[in-house]
Amino acid sequence: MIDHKSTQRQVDIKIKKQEERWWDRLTLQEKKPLFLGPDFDRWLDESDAEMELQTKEEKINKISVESRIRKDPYVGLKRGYLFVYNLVQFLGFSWIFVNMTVRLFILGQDSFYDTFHTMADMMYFCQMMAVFEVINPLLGLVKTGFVPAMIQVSGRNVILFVIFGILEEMQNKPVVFFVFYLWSTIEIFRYPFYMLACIGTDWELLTWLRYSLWIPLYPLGVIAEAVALVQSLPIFDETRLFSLPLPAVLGHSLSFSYILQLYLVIMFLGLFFNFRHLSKQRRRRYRSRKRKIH
Ligand SMILES: CCCCCCCCCCCCC[C@@H](O)CC(=O)SCCNC(=O)CCNC(=O)[C@H](O)C(C)(C)COP(=O)(O)OP(=O)(O)OC[C@H]1O[C@@H](n2cnc3c(N)ncnc32)[C@H](O)[C@@H]1OP(=O)(O)O
Repeated sequence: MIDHKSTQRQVDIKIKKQEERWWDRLTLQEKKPLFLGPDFDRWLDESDAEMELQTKEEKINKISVESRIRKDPYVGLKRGYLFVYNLVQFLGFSWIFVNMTVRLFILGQDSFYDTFHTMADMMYFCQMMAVFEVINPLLGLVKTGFVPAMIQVSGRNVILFVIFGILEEMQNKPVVFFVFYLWSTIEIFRYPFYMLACIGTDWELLTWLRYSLWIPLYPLGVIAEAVALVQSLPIFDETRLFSLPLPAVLGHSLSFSYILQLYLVIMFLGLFFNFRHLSKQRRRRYRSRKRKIH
């Protein structure tokens, strides 16, 4: 016995173990006397100890990450830049989404046919800005992989600038509506999620939407883009726009539509690659959250 204290209700006895190991019971005999009981406020078993160890490890990791972050003198500037970038993109895509939704309610199906003329300028702006999504990981500003970002940005820009932007015949087709609507639906959740990440916070519902909405939206988006591409093929065949000159023995020229058909295959490979990337991000996010909750 190393210490004891008597109160009106009980006698508290502190004893020190000779050897540091887990005890199966308090007394030598199996049945413990009724008057004897452990202090459950101080009770620890193997799983509690493991948790304590884990919490300590997490604290140490946090401190080391924080000290590394503190060493970077530009961290505030970087966060500020990312916050503004995400805010601008959020406002741009929200403008597109809200406008398209309102027009759909007012004009019904008629709104499908002039989506391009009403939304293109803002979409051009947002998608040109999206080039920073490729630059940011290159500069080490965000943890996004360069390849997934490149696939995403260039995939969309081919559709926007080449198929819709250059071919006037495509601009009043309903497919533009579906492509723009699917793109903007994900972005009105993704950018606010990043904005919150910049200020070190997150909302559970927003995080869930960011890491779940892509599951139906990504394949639908690629299907809509593929439809646009297929619809553009006869236009390229007819106009011979961007066709590649060939030697006389091989014919006059190779229609750009053949290149687009090859691109169609690449598009589905891109879908597969990014789908896998986003699944990994989702698993990583929810695995690390579960660990935090335990
Ligand atoms: C001419 C040659 C062309 C060759 C290419 C051809 C390929 C063609 C393929 C075309 C397929 C594209 C189809 C597509 O256009 C269809 C659609 O978009 S449909 C609509 C649905 N779409 C989506 O859901 C995709 C949305 N996009 C994305 O999610 C991203 O762009 C993507 C790069 C795909 C993945 O994102 P990311 O890797 O960034 O995941 P995380 O969100 O988990 O971010 C990782 C961590 O980095 C932090 N981060 C990232 N960006 C920011 C930022 N801007 N500000 C602040 N922080 C940022 C983020 O918080 C994460 O940090 P932590 O891990 O600490 O949480």
